[in-house]
Amino acid sequence: MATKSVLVLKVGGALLQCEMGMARLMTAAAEMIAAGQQVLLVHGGGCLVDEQLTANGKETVKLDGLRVTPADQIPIVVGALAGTSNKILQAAAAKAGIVSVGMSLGDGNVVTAKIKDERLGLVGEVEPKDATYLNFILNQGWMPICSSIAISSQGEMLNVNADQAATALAKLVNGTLVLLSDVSGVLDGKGQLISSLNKSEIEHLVAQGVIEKGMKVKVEAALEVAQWMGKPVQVASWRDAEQLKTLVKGGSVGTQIQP
Ligand SMILES: Nc1ncnc2c1ncn2[C@@H]1O[C@H](COP(=O)(O)OP(=O)(O)O)[C@@H](O)[C@H]1O
Ligand SMILES: CC(=O)N[C@@H](CCC(=O)OP(=O)(O)O)C(=O)O
Repeated sequence: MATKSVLVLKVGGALLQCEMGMARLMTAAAEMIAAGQQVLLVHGGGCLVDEQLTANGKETVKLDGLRVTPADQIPIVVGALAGTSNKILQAAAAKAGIVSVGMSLGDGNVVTAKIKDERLGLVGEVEPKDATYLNFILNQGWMPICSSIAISSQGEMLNVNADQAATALAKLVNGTLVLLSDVSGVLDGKGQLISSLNKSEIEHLVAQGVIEKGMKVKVEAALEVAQWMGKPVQVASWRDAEQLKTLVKGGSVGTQIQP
């Protein structure tokens, strides 16, 4: 059994298009697991969804950073996230010697899911439910790799933003959440990394339009978990080898979102 809390690492879709980035991340995860740290990987894949929608002649519409998901797009979205993206990451994990279990939010009773907002179509909102399945996997020294496809009690397949998926799972396992994106953290209006942000500073930067789109969703998800846990949540980059090394040592990287 690990002594430290579960590390919940969320990675954005751009990672899946970067062999080197995936190899570095999985090497870091393998080192942590070997040292007894339990790691749960949650992933997005927005750019793969975009590609697949375009290839199938479908339009991409986003509202406040969330993809409007009509029923006719669900097979493509589910295929790209729970299928291709999940298996690309499992393949990279295998190469680094990690035993992984590919899963989705719909597995093992981990969350409850419902439609978030009718205007978004089949987009889900999830709440933590039962940690038994995840803890079973983690206690074997295996790494769950979870996509953000959920299933409602009505039997609908729902598309959940992956930062919000990671939020629910971090709460479920009472873990330490790190949101890894393709940028080094939250950047100010001049493109400089902001080392720490609290609620009112976030609100100010959102109102100014400095934090927008996917980063707005991410920072709000981070703030929710920070407040829930009473400890900071980190927004950092999977691209940055130094940040990953610091993370392996248990240090702080990127932007600290304060409770
Ligand atoms: N203030 C900001 N700082 C950093 N990135 C920002 C900011 N505002 C908007 N963004 C955008 O948010 C993106 C990260 O969100 P998103 O694309 O959803 O990432 P991911 O796929 O990793 O979850 C950045 O690549 C950038 O284009
Ligand atoms: C509802 C919603 O927006 N779902 C996201 C799920 C994937 C995701 O969040 O991917 P990233 O982490 O790469 O952004 C989408 O369809 O793009």
